[in-house]
Amino acid sequence: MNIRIGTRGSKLALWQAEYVKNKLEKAGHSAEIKIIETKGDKILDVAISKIGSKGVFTEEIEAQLAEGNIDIAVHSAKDMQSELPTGFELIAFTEREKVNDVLVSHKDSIDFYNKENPIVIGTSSTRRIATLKHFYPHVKTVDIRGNLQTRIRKMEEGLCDAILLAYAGVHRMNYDEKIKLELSTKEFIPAVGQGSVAIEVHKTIDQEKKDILRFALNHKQTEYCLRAERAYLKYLQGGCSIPVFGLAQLEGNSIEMEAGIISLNGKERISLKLTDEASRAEELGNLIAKQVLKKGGDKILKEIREQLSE
Ligand SMILES: NCc1[nH]cc(CCC(=O)O)c1CC(=O)O
Repeated sequence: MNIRIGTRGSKLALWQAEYVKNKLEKAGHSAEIKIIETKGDKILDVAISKIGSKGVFTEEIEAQLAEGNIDIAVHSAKDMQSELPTGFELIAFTEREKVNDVLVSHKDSIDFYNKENPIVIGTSSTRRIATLKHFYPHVKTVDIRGNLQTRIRKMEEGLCDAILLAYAGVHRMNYDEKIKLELSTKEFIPAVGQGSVAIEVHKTIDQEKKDILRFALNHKQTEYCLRAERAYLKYLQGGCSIPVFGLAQLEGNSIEMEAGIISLNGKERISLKLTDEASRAEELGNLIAKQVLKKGGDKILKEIREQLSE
């Protein structure tokens, strides 16, 4: 069977599409990649949270799916909204890469813990900024945008000493030698979905194709974890600009999940850990969400929404 893969044209997106193409070929299928430019690729220097509309990186790709010009769309799982537009679904999640955030720098010595002479970290993730403020309030941050290659260039030009990124993207773009520190997932709990690649289809796809795709691409253990995390995100209706985090991990047949929320200034952080059977992944995500809201997460979430809309 020939599978037409739709993707954005950024280097990381192309890596992901090639990765999926390879897996399909190993399973005995042929595959081709179609690059689709999205609104998010055209508007480069505006904060995504300020462009406002959801799906700035997905709309044009979903249009191609709906028209049947491509069979699947490949995305970073963590960039996918918790609720897709009607008619679309995620049918597979590839095996998750190491989930940690890492500190990347061109400099030899980066002293993350130095309070006298604090380093400046480039990041535009509200989750990472708030987490830094909470655990390492001495560290300074500066807004940095663009793809990984652009960010590294801006850092080298002097904007900051280091940048805080997901290990998965840094590794996939071959910047391992610039990794200076690996942050613990006890403090820097990743964004929901971090490290996995998600496969999106339109509901008009026939069942046989869907089965073939799942068989070739889906990593069952990763899927359980991602379903739990995405249920959590959906319950909170948290978009990518809200500092919520969630990490589910499989131990045998059960999932241990830690998830929470942090206020933008880092002062309040609510985090809970619960365990349930893997088959109850979504219930687990929902339950943690309910408890996080009850423990004060509702108030934090409301504050964040007000602050972000200012
Ligand atoms: N929000 C941007 C983004 N989307 C996916 C990745 C790469 C890692 C992944 O796929 O989880 C990154 C970069 C980053 O957060 O450092």
